Amino acid sequence: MQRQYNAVPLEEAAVEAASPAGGGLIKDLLALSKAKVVSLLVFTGIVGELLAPSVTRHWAGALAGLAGIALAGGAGGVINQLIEPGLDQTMRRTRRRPLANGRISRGGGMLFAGVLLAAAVIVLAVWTNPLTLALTLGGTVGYGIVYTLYLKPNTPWNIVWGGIAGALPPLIGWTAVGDPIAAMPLVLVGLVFLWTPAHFWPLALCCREDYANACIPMLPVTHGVERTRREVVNYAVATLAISLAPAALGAGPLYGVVAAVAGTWYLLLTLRLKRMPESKAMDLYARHVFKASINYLFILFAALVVGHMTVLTGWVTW
Ligand code: HEM
Ligand SMILES: CC(C)=CCC/C(C)=C/CC/C(C)=C/COP(=O)(O)OP(=O)(O)O
Repeated sequence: MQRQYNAVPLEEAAVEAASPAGGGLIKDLLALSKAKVVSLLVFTGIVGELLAPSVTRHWAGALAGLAGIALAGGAGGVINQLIEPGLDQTMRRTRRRPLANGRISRGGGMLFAGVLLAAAVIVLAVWTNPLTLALTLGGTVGYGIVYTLYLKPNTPWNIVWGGIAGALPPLIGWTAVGDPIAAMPLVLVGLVFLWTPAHFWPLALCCREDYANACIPMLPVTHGVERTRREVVNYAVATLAISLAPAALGAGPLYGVVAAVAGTWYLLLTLRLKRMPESKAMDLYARHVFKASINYLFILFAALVVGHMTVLTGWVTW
């Protein structure tokens, strides 16, 4: 039976999925540092580490790498909200964020960003290596400054180039344990890079009115709903294609099967989104696809670890 997506008014759904309505400093600090997003970034970093040959010899580097991703990723989230409180105030999805509605002051936000970033630099400088430190700071600057300040307000392809920052954690994890850059972590960076537009544009579709009102040139605003849905399908195909590559690089056949099935599932969701008539039901379905994209990436990265273990233990061979 097909699920219905027109049960909840769009405005309600948009606000419901936005930042928490308050409820304590800890909750506000988590919202300010985009902790839920950062948790998946850290997970992709963990997988980068577990696939790296040297992980068992460098536990300190491994832990420091993860702490660095969490702290520097969180700092990126705070910097992003420090730069655009006005935009956050205008969008239904973001207007209840702590900086946007004044629950946390600008000074408090700056202090928090500074503490997170300083802690990241110290932890990475002491327990990892200069390459890992540079990649991680590149992530913070790429997202917090380059994406937020330059790409987001100026080009509908903001998310494509901004996505490089969010794609770095698997490589950061790999280098944090002391391994030199290799094909596997680069393919994982490519995987998250290609997944990112297929992840974000469905959400941009259902928030397109807000983006238009705020004069942010997101793809659905500048190129319309049709073109955006086509691009989501294109990027879902590209993600499916690149997601198969790790199977040949050490993640094994079990991973390959999971990647093929999960990629086909996500592609089918995007194809259904593409075929739907423009309506509130389409907007709600787009939000469903956005949420599914997060499960899709989680499944891929979890399968990478399981598949890799089956290869290492000789449980599954080609
Ligand atoms: C420049 C690249 C990216 C953009 C523009 C983007 C955009 C977004 C947006 C707008 C949201 C909704 C946030 C909210 O309502 O508070 C979101 C949520 C999320 N994103 Fe992304 N994203 C990007 C990259 C990533 C990456 C690389 C990951 C993880 C590897 C990720 C994981 C998540 C998760 C887990 C959520 C759900 C958060 C929640 O449940 O509140 N995103 N993303
Ligand atoms: C150190 C390191 C690896 C940093 C990673 C960078 C990072 C936190 C990437 C996540 C990107 C993200 C949450 C984008 C939200 O877009 P948006 O800011 O346009 O969304 P909004 O409208 O919800 O604010």
